[in-house]
Amino acid sequence: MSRHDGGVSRRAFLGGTLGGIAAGALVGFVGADSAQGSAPVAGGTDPTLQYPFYGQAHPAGVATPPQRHCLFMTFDLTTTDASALQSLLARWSAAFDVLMAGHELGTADPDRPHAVPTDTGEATDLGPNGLTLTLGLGPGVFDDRFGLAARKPAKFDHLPALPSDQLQDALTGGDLSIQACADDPQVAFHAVRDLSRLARGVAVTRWTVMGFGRASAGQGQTTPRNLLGFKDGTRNIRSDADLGQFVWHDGQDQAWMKGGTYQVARKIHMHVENWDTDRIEDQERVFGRDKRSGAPLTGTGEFDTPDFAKTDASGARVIDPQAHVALAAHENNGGLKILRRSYNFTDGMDETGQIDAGLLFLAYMKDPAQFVTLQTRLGSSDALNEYISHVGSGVFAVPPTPERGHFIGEALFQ
Ligand SMILES: C=CC1=C(C)c2cc3[nH]c(cc4nc(cc5[nH]c(cc1n2)c(C)c5CCC(=O)O)C(CCC(=O)O)=C4C)c(C)c3C=C
Ligand SMILES: [Fe+2]
Repeated sequence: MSRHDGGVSRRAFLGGTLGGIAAGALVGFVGADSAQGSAPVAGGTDPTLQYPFYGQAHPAGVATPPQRHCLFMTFDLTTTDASALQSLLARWSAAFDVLMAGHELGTADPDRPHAVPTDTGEATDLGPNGLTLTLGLGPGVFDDRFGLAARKPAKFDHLPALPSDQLQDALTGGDLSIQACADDPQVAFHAVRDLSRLARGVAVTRWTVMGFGRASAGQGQTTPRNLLGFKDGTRNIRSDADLGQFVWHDGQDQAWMKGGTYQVARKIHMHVENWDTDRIEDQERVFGRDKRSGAPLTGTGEFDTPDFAKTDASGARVIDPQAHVALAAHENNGGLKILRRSYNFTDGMDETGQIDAGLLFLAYMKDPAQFVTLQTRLGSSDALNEYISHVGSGVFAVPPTPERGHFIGEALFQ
């Protein structure tokens, strides 16, 4: 018996049929013209802000101005069946399109009283809120389980052990990652929750971080602050030229990655109680920047270019050579840049009663070696190391966005 009249259910398209069919069948639901909101920039308060999924030059959630919240989740595949992986990627692709448009996945309120809702319902009526969904494939996808070893990009592998690493196994690795960012945390949560439901029997959650308060800036955005109180993202990549040079994969070596990128995720714990007892002069030395204005210690304005050679009356460098920005700056790393897209996080209190909080460091680059080079340097000598511990880690290949009717990573299986 029907409890409603009219209305079209999207459930049938997401119910677990072969994913390729599911992806194609969704055409027409969201509409090919699910246009990108123009005026508002993510990180604002417009619930109708919507980004398109299909047919974009690059995956959403990378150069997209960072939204206010981010739920990052990694998964381990429990199947060794390549067609089951293919089907999951197809189901997720179709679902990405529906969720980013702000729709339910199927229905939260089925017509038939004995039917189980296909959407969990907590984002109904909230709007898309600038939701972007970004899928990553871990190096394990290219091991001997799925017959994809020949498709593994030469530059792509598990990250090596890096200086100062304190990684926990339970917070490290993963075959797949989903980065769900939105200006409403409930929209991001809902997306990951319902995507996890679609993965049942194929993949299980490995580690997850709920990020709040963006700690990076994109085009058109003011610079936010991290949980140590400093402006974070001042010298982030913003221009299309830098994105082309440092972030987007050119398809050489593996054509299926053209237009995609690599994602590095680090869960970085901050020892905030120690930091909070440090005097301001030292806090500013650690970063090489003024806490209130964000200006480099050699300048007066936030966007002034740091002068790493400048010395004071005693001959000492004004910006400590071991300051975070001195070690990370492109001027001191052969021109190397990465796109940072980090978020603050808290897990409440730890077992000793201290605040458990830090930075969900997310970064994008065309070669994971860019991160390895920077973190090798930072992990060895960064003055910030006294106040942080890298406890979680993952590296993922982010394939380009498919055209409508296709799914993420489809080229891998051809
Ligand atoms: C390996 C790369 C990086 C890690 C890991 C990292 C951790 C980390 N960073 C901050 C806070 C700030 N970082 C800032 C600048 C900055 N950081 C990196 C790289 C990593 N940071 C780069 C490449 C840069 C740009 C350097 C430059 O060109 O000057 C800043 C300054 C403001 C800014 O430009 O964004 C802050 C503040 C924390 C707290 C942290 C780990 C918890
Ligand atoms: Fe940094």
